[in-house]
Amino acid sequence: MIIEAVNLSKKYQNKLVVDSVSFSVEKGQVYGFLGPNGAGKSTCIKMLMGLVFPTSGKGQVLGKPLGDVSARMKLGYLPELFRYQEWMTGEDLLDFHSSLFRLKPDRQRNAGVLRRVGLLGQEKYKVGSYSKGMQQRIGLACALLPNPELLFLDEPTSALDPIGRKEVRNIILDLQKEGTTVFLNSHLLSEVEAVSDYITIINKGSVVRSGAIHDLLMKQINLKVTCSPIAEELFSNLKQHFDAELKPQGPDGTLYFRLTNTDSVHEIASFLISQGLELYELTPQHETLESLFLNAVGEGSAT
Ligand SMILES: Nc1ncnc2c1ncn2[C@@H]1O[C@H](COP(=O)(O)OP(=O)(O)OP(=O)(O)O)[C@@H](O)[C@H]1O
Repeated sequence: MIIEAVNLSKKYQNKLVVDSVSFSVEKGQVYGFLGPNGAGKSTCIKMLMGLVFPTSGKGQVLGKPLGDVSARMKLGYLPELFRYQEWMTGEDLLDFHSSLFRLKPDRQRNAGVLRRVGLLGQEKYKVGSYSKGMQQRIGLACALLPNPELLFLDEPTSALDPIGRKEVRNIILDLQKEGTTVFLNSHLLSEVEAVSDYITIINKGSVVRSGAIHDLLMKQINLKVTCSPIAEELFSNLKQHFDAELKPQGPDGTLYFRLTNTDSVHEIASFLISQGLELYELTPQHETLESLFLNAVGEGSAT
């Protein structure tokens, strides 16, 4: 087990901002950690990194208790609010971060991480002259210096354009192939969906969904049906008969069933036809991470 969080809680000035959060991450996973603004994600990451102490609960990272220095030497961390020393060149910054990992400056190592993040050749320039996207890339390069077993990425693509985002996605997938475990906190759900194997969603400090992303998305099916107009009485019969969440039929004849499996799809089709309706379309759609997320946290619940 690479990360184990057991009932982690954190209070700031008597305000409970993380409430008994538990989850575990296995080696080689890309683990998505999601939640609306203020949900407590960064606080959880900081507790796992040993940067803040939990008020209660415990955890392990790389087999060591939270905050253990030997485990921290094998962690890479790209913080959400990165601000690097503007007067240093890219190379100076890498050397400085190497020294924080108790590593000697090494041009070859630097070249390796610079190449990986697409900054090779830019290391002689001052960080202050870098664009925001380049600063985020050099931050990622710093996080990669110790060849980490576990990489924490807190909003790694917030400053990047779509091409940069795709590049970071590929970096994450390459690292995974090399056996690195990646803990990814991002608001970009399509990005998380594209790279993560497992996710945990937290809301208001508590876990609201957790599991293999594939299983979570397969649990819920939205069935899109387009048919001739349905009378009110038949609509309520449908709801009762199939015990499904059902949105009112739209003016274009569409209605959506939320089902927990596809077993009842053909029954719905037969039922509608038996009621004399004309059926134009019947399409089961698996949930997207965005709809799963919005259902889990309730739209508009961000603080
Ligand atoms: N040092 C602190 N002192 C007091 N309150 C804090 C501190 N750090 C975080 N908080 C509060 O804890 C709550 C959770 O914050 P946190 O930064 O962990 O959320 P988050 O999920 O990472 O949010 P975002 O997505 O906006 O970055 C917020 O209400 C925040 O104001």
